[in-house]
Amino acid sequence: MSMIAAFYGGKSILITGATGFLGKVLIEKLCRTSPDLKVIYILVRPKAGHTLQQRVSQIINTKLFEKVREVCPNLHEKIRAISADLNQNDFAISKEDMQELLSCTNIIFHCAATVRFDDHLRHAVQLNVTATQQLLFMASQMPKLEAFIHISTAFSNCNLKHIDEVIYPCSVEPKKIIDSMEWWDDAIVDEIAPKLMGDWPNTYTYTKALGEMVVQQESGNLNIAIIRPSIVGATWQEPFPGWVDNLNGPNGMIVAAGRGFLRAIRASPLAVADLIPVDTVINLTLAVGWYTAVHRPKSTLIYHCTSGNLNPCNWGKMGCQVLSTFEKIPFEKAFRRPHADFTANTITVHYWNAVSHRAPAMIYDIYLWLTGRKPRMTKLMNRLLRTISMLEYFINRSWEWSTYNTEMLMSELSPEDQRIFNFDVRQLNWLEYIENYVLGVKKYLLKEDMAGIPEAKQHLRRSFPVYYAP
Ligand SMILES: CCCCCCCCCCCCCCCCCCCCCCCCCCCC(=O)SCCNC(=O)CCNC(=O)[C@H](O)C(C)(C)COP(=O)(O)OP(=O)(O)OC[C@H]1O[C@@H](n2cnc3c(N)ncnc32)[C@H](O)[C@@H]1OP(=O)(O)O
Ligand SMILES: NC(=O)C1=CN([C@@H]2O[C@H](COP(=O)(O)OP(=O)(O)OC[C@H]3O[C@@H](n4cnc5c(N)ncnc54)[C@H](OP(=O)(O)O)[C@@H]3O)[C@@H](O)[C@H]2O)C=CC1
Repeated sequence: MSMIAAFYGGKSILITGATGFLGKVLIEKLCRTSPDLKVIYILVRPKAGHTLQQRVSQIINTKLFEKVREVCPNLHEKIRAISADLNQNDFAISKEDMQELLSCTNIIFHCAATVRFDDHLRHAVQLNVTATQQLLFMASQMPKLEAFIHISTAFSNCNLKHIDEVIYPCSVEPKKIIDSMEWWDDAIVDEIAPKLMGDWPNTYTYTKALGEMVVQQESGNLNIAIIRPSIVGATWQEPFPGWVDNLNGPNGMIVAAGRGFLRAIRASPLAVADLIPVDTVINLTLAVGWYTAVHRPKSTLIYHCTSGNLNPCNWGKMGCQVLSTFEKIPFEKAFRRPHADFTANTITVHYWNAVSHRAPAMIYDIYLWLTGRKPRMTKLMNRLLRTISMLEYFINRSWEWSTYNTEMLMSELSPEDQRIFNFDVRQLNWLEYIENYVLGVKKYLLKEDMAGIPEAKQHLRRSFPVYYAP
């Protein structure tokens, strides 16, 4: 009998960010392994043209939930969507809903965040810091609460090279920043942002660091744990390999390389590519929820969910495997033959951007214009280059994350829990994982049919003149 699965039985669980990448995998695994849980409250912000129920249905009627629909036929009844906007006071939750959440919640998983690197500091502070503070305040009023699990990122301290499972302070207190945001106008925020952020590369990582400080400062008597995943990728094993549904992180790069847009990138082939599958993150999260509630550690424990120190792989090896997978399973409508090189210095990057990225896009746009169609490639290319410029920081450096707490937790699990809630990345075969990842991008993100592979291969052969172009 799985102790973790049994623990969640009969529980009322509150999840923020449930409609996001991690949130969906979390709900799926919870309902599949603990179908007797009482209810999952999900805080969902209303979206124009969609009722809350429609948003829930859109999620649970997907392929990701295929298995769980069998195990838990009354899935709809288990998930209770609560209208909430984490940018508003009291999250704009109705009085009745708030009362129910406060009196019933046993476990909180706080996943919601803005993960955009370039978000305005005011918005990033609001969601990643102030909303975390408000949620902790709510949690402090929940008599039945057993554990509060906060999802942060391994890059919250990316200004350091070696990172331990501790909270590092930021130079300015988060409370001061929260207060200041109320009276600073946007012009002042823009001016002061670089000074506040210091050596953090973007507002995302900086505000996630502030969020951790808030968790530490407002923890009171709560049982809290923080999980820090690195770069979260497609599923490794569960519910099936390769599932992914957004363009964040490596996903957009795989699409851009597979369609032949991305031809060169400033990246260090030997830098550690600290990727972690999303199902591994969720397995650790559920194990941490159980451990925090049952063992009630005296202080807030931080768990690194990273791969680099247990099973390292570098960007060079991953890039090669991505490219060789394209040979077997090409993407449809490729602009050019997939091929990408790593370049090391800024001058060669400018050269390749001009020759390999901008020039072909302009030529293609002229061709579109001459044939009476709307030019679009230059715009797309500029967007891609902007995205790459934001990712470059993370693919030209290596970090070392210690994983004492994560390894300790692994040793606390029964053999059955180690199997059902497996977060041991030493067992991961990178080449197999990357192949499934690329296949998953094709199937689940681009929604391409596998039956179209011969046609995709022929398309590449037909575009022979641009096959070997730079
Ligand atoms: C398996 C790995 C190997 C990968 C290799 C692939 C290539 C093989 C070739 C070999 C050579 C290369 C090898 C190395 C390259 C590897 C790259 C991997 C990089 C990984 C770095 C990750 C860093 C992680 C750090 C921390 C992790 C976290 O904690 S959080 C998660 C990370 N967060 C993000 O990733 C968010 C990043 N996104 C943003 O910040 C913004 O979206 C943006 C600034 C990039 C763009 O903002 P903008 O306002 O311009 O656009 P937006 O409104 O967001 O979208 C407009 C339209 O554009 C589409 N879009 C968005 N992003 C992408 C994208 N990446 N690619 C393509 N298209 C994108 C979006 O859908 C919108 O479309 P429409 O709706 O149709 O308008
Ligand atoms: N993906 C990754 O590579 C990594 C992620 N993480 C962390 O994991 C967590 C989850 O990330 P991920 O799933 O990728 O992110 P997503 O962007 O996929 O999901 C973000 C979630 O937050 C919700 N949200 C955003 N703004 C609000 C708001 N104002 N009110 C209510 N809900 C809101 C979104 O809702 P909506 O659907 O309405 O937009 C969505 O459900 C984050 O804390 C992130 O920092 C850490 C390391 C890596």
